[in-house]
Amino acid sequence: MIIQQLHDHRVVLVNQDSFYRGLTEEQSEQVQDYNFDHPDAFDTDQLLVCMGKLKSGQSVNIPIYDFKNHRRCSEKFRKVNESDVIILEGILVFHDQRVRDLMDMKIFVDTDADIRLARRIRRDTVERGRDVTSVLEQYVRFVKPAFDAFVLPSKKYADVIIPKGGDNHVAIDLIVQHIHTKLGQHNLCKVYPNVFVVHTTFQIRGMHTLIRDKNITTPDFVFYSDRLIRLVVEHGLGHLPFTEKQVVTPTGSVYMGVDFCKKLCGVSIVRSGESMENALRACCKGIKIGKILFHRIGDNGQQLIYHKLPVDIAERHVLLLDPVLGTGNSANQAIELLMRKGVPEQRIIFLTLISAPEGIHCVCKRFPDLKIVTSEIDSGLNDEYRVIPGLGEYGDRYFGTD
Ligand SMILES: Nc1nc2c(ncn2[C@@H]2O[C@H](COP(=O)(O)OP(=O)(O)OP(=O)(O)O)[C@@H](O)[C@H]2O)c(=O)[nH]1
Ligand SMILES: O=P(O)(O)OC[C@H]1O[C@H](OP(=O)(O)OP(=O)(O)O)[C@H](O)[C@@H]1O
Repeated sequence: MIIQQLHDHRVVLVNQDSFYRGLTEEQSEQVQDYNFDHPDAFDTDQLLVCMGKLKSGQSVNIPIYDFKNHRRCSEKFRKVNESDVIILEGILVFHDQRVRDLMDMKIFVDTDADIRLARRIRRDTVERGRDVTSVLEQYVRFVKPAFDAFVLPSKKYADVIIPKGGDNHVAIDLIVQHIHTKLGQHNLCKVYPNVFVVHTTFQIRGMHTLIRDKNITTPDFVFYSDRLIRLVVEHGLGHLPFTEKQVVTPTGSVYMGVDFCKKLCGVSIVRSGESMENALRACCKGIKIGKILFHRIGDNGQQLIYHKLPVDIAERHVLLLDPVLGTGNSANQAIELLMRKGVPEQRIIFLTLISAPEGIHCVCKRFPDLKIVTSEIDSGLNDEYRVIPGLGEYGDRYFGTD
């Protein structure tokens, strides 16, 4: 059902059963004594190699196991291609920590013991050529004890426990929704958990289309940049800490709410960063805003020309404003200055309209605890260190000096 609902993505299914070790001649003769429900029955090392390759974007050959004669088909494999989503299913997939560590989401399907047994009898008699007596004997001797010893204890590792299995439409919708969200996130957000891209809509794409168009008029450029900046600012404010607060509504009832973070300020990197000040003031009445001005010397070095910051900035959360993150040099210098003034890295939120991946790498590697909020991540930088596709000289376009 999860695969069906993810129809617009590449999804592959890998069964732990494929990694059953084939039985030797001797073991085959005494098959009734073989414990197929013990973790040792699986070649977990081989499973790890295959899953590791798939995760790194390579296709793999998965063994084919024949349940009727308990052997692997030696010459045949199932080719599994690289994919967006890899589902690994099996009764003991949470047993080995190395396998668990590969997983982004662990789901335990909780099913009633009666139903489990009924399904097993039907499956083993219809699909695997066994008789009911041998199925029941195996169940009592191996299956149930192994369930109690290995499967049930592994439930504690699950992120999600689904009662009712496939009939639980709400749980399946939630899981699919979660996978969609993860797939929608830009890869850089997965690498750097402190990078946040404003959730995109066609409305946002439309505004970006306008401000990136080289033929747009200055008033329109300013108008749509302002609207986008407002969204970035609101998103950035959402990352500030809050305290709980209760108010009494006109109906006399209590509303359990939250109170905004009090000690904050803005800092704009002159000149483009100043274009973001109005949006910040519109959201945070009377907020103090400091300024930093660098002089660009070539594209490598920068010289600090001017700064004026709130005197008590070390006690505040800082919203650092600059609409373009290119190489990251300007941002890094500004962040260094703020830290020299006593602002802890984790209290800085860098707000920007567009970012180049190079700039994100440069800032996030150096300041892993700082947060970056951007409305779009572009493709990269050109030979002149300008963001591509980008939007040209932002400051000149916004302030009409182009
Ligand atoms: N975090 C946050 N604060 C908001 C928002 N909207 C309004 N504010 C207010 O903006 C204020 C931040 O501005 P400041 O000027 O730093 O607050 P202040 O308490 O007046 O302190 P001073 O800087 O000393 O004047 C917070 O106290 C909030 O009450 C919002 O969406 N998020
Ligand atoms: O990440 P970086 O490679 O440092 O590039 C980004 C910087 O470049 C732009 O400013 P610019 O120097 O064009 O000045 P301006 O703000 O006066 O237009 C932008 O506003 C950033 O400050």
